[in-house]
Amino acid sequence: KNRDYKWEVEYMHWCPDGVDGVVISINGQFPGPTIRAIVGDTIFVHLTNNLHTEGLVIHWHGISQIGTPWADGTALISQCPINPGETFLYKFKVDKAGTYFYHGHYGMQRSAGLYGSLIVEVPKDEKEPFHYDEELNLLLSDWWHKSYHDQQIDLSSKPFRWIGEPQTLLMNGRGQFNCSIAAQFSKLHIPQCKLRGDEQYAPQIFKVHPNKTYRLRVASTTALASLNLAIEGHKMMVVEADGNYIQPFFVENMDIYSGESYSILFKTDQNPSNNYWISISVRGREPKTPQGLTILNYIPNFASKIPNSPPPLPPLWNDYNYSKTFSNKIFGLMGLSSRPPTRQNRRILLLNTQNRIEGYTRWSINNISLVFPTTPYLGSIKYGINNAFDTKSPPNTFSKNYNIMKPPPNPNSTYGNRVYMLKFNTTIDIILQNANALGENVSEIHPWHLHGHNFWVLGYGDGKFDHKKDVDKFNLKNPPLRNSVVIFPYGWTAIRFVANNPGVWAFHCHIEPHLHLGMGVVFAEGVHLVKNVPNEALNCGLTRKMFVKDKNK
Ligand SMILES: O=C1O[C@H]([C@@H](O)CO)C(O)=C1O
Repeated sequence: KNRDYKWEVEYMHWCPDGVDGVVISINGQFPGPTIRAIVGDTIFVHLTNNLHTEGLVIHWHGISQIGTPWADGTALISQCPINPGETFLYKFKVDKAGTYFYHGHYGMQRSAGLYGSLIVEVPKDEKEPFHYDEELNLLLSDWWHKSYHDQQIDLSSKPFRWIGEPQTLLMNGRGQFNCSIAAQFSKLHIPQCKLRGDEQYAPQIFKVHPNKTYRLRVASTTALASLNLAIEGHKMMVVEADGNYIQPFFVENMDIYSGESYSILFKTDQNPSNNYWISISVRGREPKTPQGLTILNYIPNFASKIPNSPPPLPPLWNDYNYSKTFSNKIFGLMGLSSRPPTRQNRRILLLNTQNRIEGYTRWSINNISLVFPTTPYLGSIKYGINNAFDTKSPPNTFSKNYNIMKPPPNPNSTYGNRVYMLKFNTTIDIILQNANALGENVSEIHPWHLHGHNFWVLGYGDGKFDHKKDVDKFNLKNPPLRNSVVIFPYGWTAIRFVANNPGVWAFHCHIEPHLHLGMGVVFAEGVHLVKNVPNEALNCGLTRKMFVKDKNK
């Protein structure tokens, strides 16, 4: 089935947390409209840019874009930014059931609220490996009172100004800054929210019937925050990660990093005369942002009935062992999940460091801080335009002697836009190596996201990756397939994927300011096999000139 959408993107006054602000809206909505489709459908989004003075793209996070790499929505990788006033047609097939989302992928427009949910259902006659009665959807994000333009300027300034922690955590675009819906339980002097329910910042109440099984789809499109999600008094069974079935397991609460999505099942088996909290709390960074809250409302109780107990207490923000325990519980579903090839053809080690370039603060991978060229790679590689970017190979690894426990001894780095050219259909291992940032004793969480592929998570480890010992510990039996994975402070994460999707694909930290500061790399594979790239996707930089010349011939 074809699903056709007409989307107009524009700035809009909105009040996501009780403080007046401005969001990037789609068809007057924030978050943008939810796309619901069935496996095999083709999605057509006619996207009109009404931002007047800036470009725009939308990335369909988790969709592989097989045969349509030009529709991946990554500015200057897969396409030119869509100019103000112009309409671009995204056309792609959704080939895998799951919980996904979409978001801006140009500058920091995601931080401005350019996002929404994308849900792909199994065909009616197909069964999923679990049962549920009804479904709920929860899109998580974080919100700043400073405009995203100001944030970009802060990050790109000399001296660097960090954007700091978000003011508010949002659930389906709603949060509360100046009041709390749980004030009576709080020791802070924050007033109880007086809400009618129709305010833009009133929490979206999750209405449930007693004694049923619910599937909660949850995705995080935060610009920065790692989160811990809990449903007071309800055990959660985790069954899906990034659109892939996993071996079900039970938890009291779960971590979710930016770029990840999950499905969890829970039973409404608690005392039906009460309502319960649904909470999200910051993990991995010293929280300066209040917990995000809404109500699980057992019908027929009033939605305004405050739960009997305080909101769930999250694990300590820096209890990384707690987070690792959760990540290490995720396995592919035996029998249903694919297994990785047993051998890799190429192993790439990527060291992330915080650096300085001429006084600017940046992030680098193997000492190169990513900046995008002015011609999208997809066009310059397909048409062999060699002066569009630095065609030297980026480094396959980093110095053996690098001490990941200390700030970089020589913090100077360089800008670069090189591409890892992957041989088509080969198996690639990536070892993501975390390290100390510029400050002493600082190493942060970085959730990495790969475009165009799912990868198997072969393992996590502490300290520096050791070829001799750590390779033997890789899980090749039942590793989970994912499109996003976290690296823990001072640790490494190993993934494996097959470079079998012709196109050019970003692989980057999903913390938006970190990508903005250079924390990413670009992969290209089988680009000569890419067909039917619409001219509009490449109507900028050196490819624009090429099309103009063609027309004159
Ligand atoms: O990129 C970052 O910069 C700051 C800090 O390292 C420097 O102020 C921070 O917490 C980040 O995640």
